[in-house]
Amino acid sequence: MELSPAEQVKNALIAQGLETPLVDSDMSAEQKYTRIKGLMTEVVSTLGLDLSDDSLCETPHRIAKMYVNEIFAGLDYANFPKITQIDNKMGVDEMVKISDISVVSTCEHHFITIDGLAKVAYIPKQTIIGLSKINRLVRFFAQRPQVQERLTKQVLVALQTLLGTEDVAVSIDATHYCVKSRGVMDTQSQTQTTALGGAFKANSATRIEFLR
Ligand SMILES: Nc1nc2c(ncn2[C@@H]2O[C@H](COP(=O)(O)OP(=O)(O)OP(=O)(O)O)[C@@H](O)[C@H]2O)c(=O)[nH]1
Ligand SMILES: [Zn+2]
Repeated sequence: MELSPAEQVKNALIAQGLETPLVDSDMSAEQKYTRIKGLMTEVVSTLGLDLSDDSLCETPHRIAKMYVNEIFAGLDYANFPKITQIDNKMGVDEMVKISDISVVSTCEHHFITIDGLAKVAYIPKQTIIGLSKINRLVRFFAQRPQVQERLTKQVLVALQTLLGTEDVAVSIDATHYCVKSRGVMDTQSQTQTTALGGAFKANSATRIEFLR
């Protein structure tokens, strides 16, 4: 039986040591929500906040819903986007580049926001991918606890796997709120990470055209 796109991507990430460290769980999304809601009730009340206050009483529910269905939804391959591709009948053989893709992720060390922009390019082979699917793929992997380097490489390998070509490049520029709002409290610094494959790695003119 042919593997689904999500299964193909997952296997490729595992094979390259790039999958997010996960332990097997047989809990449903509903069970995870219920458990996290209970645990967040403990966290909020341990901080000394009054859970009978009308503004705070729903906070454990909101956080559990946000973790399971929103900011960490990308931990569940059931939420992998539907990927539409069409035959490259028009013989596109030059770079397709998408810039300024919003990246809102969560730092896995502190569970605090990473906010940035991604640039993705590929040189088509047999197929062309629907443009919005690139944004959706970035979002899927951003909706996990992340380090920016892994996020960048996961998007690269996912696209290489789906497009059947090594010729993919991904670059992310982001602000880490764990650096900005706490810890070293640097409000200005940005982090750029780049992952290059195929012609983008081997050919300096292609790399420069992408990074420009
Ligand atoms: N390489 C990398 N590091 C990250 C990323 N996000 C956060 N970090 C860093 O992860 C490190 C964790 O360091 P620790 O010393 O364990 O944590 P900490 O005591 O909270 O460190 P400070 O942030 O320096 O206060 C920090 O230097 C963070 O800036 C990321 O995406 N990539
Ligand atoms: Zn952090």
